[in-house]
Amino acid sequence: MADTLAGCGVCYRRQGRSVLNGVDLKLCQGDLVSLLGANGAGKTTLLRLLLGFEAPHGGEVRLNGAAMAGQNRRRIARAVAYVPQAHAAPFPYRVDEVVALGRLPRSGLFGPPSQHDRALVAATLERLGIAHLATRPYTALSGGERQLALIARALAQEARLLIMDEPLSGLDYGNQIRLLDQLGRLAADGFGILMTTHHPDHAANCSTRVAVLIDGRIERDGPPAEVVTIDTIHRLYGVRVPQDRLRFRLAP
Ligand SMILES: Nc1ncnc2c1ncn2[C@@H]1O[C@H](COP(=O)(O)OP(=O)(O)OP(=O)(O)O)[C@@H](O)[C@H]1O
Repeated sequence: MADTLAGCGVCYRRQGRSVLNGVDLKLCQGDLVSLLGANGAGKTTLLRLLLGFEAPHGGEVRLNGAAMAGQNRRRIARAVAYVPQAHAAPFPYRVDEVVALGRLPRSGLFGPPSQHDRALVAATLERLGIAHLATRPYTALSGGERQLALIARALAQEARLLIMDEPLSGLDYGNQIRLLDQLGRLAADGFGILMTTHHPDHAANCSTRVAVLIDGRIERDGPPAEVVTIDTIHRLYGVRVPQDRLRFRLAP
């Protein structure tokens, strides 16, 4: 059965202030959903609720049709993986060791990785084109390489739904494009990806859907060509961008 994750009327407050006010958002396998929202709109908060890291104050998060609240943490991790931004790790673990951490919800905390775990880690690094980095210290990688290693860790978890908080942040243009291509391939292979981004152009070019978070609600959710418009960008960021800049055309 295909995995699905859904926020249904999700509400969340911080210090008495409403951050999310009835968010409806669904992620299915094969989706590549870009979540747009201004700074402070509540994107990270929403991701944390969808991951079950915190409980909503109203509404609910449903995983495969059942309320996530009360579901076993390891069971959730087998369906949904979090890919954080690529920060430096405090210890210089090897890349294959970092990726092997993704096996914990499957194999448990105790004992070394099994032969199956090691084979899966190697295959995952191969799939993402970073097999040559396997024995390098994670701390010695570039930002783009680190982001790929963290995606590899999520894939090693064998979850089919991936939640990514600003995966393009801090990457140079080439790595942004490479990463977006990789995410597109993963979605085509049946992974469901929800990512936040501050780049409407990337959202427009690579996503199967774009969702727009404004005033604590998903104000638009649909195909990029319908959602990423001058009006949406004005609503989101308070700027009017000329039409010709919105088509994201590049000179040959
Ligand atoms: N630890 C915290 N304590 C108090 N308020 C917080 C905390 N984290 C976030 N907030 C507030 O909650 C609101 C939503 O924050 P959130 O980080 O979810 O927004 P965001 O859309 O991810 O922002 P950005 O694009 O700037 O990363 C903001 O007003 C923020 O100031």
